[in-house]
Amino acid sequence: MSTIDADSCKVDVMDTIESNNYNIYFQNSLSELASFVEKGGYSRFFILTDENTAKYCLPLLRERLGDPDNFDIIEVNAGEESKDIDFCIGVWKMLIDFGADRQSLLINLGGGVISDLGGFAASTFKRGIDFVHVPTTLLSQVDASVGGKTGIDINSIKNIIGTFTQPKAVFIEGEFLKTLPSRQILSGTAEMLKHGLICDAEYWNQLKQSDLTTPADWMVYRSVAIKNAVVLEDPNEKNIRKSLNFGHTIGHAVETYSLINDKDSLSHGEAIAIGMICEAYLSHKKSSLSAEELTEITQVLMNLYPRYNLKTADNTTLIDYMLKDKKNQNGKINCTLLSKIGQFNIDNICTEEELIEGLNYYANL
Ligand SMILES: NC(=O)c1ccc[n+]([C@@H]2O[C@H](COP(=O)([O-])OP(=O)(O)OC[C@H]3O[C@@H](n4cnc5c(N)ncnc54)[C@H](O)[C@@H]3O)[C@@H](O)[C@H]2O)c1
Ligand SMILES: O=C(O)C(=O)C[C@@H](O)[C@H](O)[C@H](O)COP(=O)(O)O
Ligand SMILES: [Zn+2]
Repeated sequence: MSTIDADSCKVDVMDTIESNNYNIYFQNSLSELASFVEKGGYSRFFILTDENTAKYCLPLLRERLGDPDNFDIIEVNAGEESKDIDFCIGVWKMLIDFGADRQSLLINLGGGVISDLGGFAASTFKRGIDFVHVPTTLLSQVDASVGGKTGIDINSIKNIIGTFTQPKAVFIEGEFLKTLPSRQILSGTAEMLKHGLICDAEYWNQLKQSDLTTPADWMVYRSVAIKNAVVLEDPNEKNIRKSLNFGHTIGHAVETYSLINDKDSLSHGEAIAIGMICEAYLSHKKSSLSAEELTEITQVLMNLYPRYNLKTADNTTLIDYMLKDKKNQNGKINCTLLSKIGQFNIDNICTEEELIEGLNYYANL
C-alpha cells in the first residue's frame, strides 16, 4: 500500500523543497542561513554542537555568518549518550544561564543526535522556541533533519520521549560531509536504501549499483524529497508515515541492545540495516515480498554492513524492547513491511514467534 508518487521526487535541479511551513535549502544554504538569521527578528542565537561538529563544522558556519559575536555555543558530547534527559537538562540550563528568551533561535549544528536533542530541548523550553537544523551527517541530511520528530532516549530506549515540532528551516550543506568518517556515511546510506525500498524501486536499483561510500548530491536530494512527501501527507504518523519506520521495530531493539552491551555500539544506520533484513524476512513470510527480492535485499545489505553477532543477544530482551515501540497497538508489536521492493504495507501485527524467526533469519545468515 504505497501512495507516494515517487516520480515527483525525481528532479534535475536541486531547488529548495517546501515542507510543513518551512524550507529545506540545498543551494547556497549557508548564505540562506545568514539571511535567515539577519532577517528573522530573533533576539538571541544559540548554536548547539557536539565536540566533533564544534571542531569540524562550526568554523565554516562562523565564517559564513561573518564571525558573529552575538552567538552563544552550547556543546555536548558526541554520540547517542547525549540524547538523554541529563544532557537535555544541561541544554535547558545553559539556555537559562545565557538568558534565552522566547524570541531566541536555536541552531542545531550536527547529526541526528543534535537535531533530535536540540529540537526537543527547543520545543519544550519556555513552551517552545524556534529552531533550525544545519545537518552535518549524511543521515541527518537525508532523514533526521526533515519531518519534525524530536526526542531523547531513556535507558537507551529509543526516542521514547519527544515531540512532533517542525523546524523553521533546514540548511543542507554538502561541504560538511567531507570530514565525516566513512562508517557514518554508510550509516546514512541505510536510511537512503530504506527510502528506495519503501517507495521507489528505481531509486533502490540506482543506489545498489552505485558507490555508496560517496553518495552523489542528487541522491541526498531524492531521499529528502521522498521523506518530505511522506511527512507532508501524514506529519504526525497516524498512517503512511509509519512507512519510514520500516526496519525500525527490530532495528531499534537491536540498537538499544548494542548501546547497552557493546563498547563500540552499532550506529543507527547499522542497526536499521539489520532491522531491514529481519523485517524483509517478515515481509516475505507475511506480506507477499518474493523470495527473490528477499535474497536481493539481504545480499545488498550484508555486502554493505558488518555482520553483527545477534546470536549472543537475548531474544526475550529484544522482544521486551520491541514491546516499547511507539507503533504498537494494544500491547501487540506492529511492523511496517514491504509487499515488494518500492511498496510498503503498514500495520502488520507480528507475534513474538514471528519476530524471533526474523531475528534468527539474520543470525543464521
Ligand atoms: N528525527 C528523525 O526523523 C530521525 C531520523 C533518523 C535518525 N534519527 C536519530 O539520529 C541519530 C543518529 O544520527 P547520526 O547518525 O547523524 O549520529 P550523530 O549525530 O551521533 O553523528 C554521528 C557522529 O558523527 C560526528 N559528526 C557529525 N558531523 C560530523 C562532520 N561533519 N564531520 C565529522 N564528524 C561529524 C558526530 O560527532 C558523531 O560522532 C539517532 O539518535 C537516530 O535515532 C532521527
Ligand atoms: O521520520 C520518521 O517518521 C522516521 O521514522 C524516520 C526514522 O528513520 C527515524 O529513525 C525516527 O527517529 C524513528 O522514529 P520513532 O518514532 O520510531 O522513534
Ligand atoms: Zn531511522
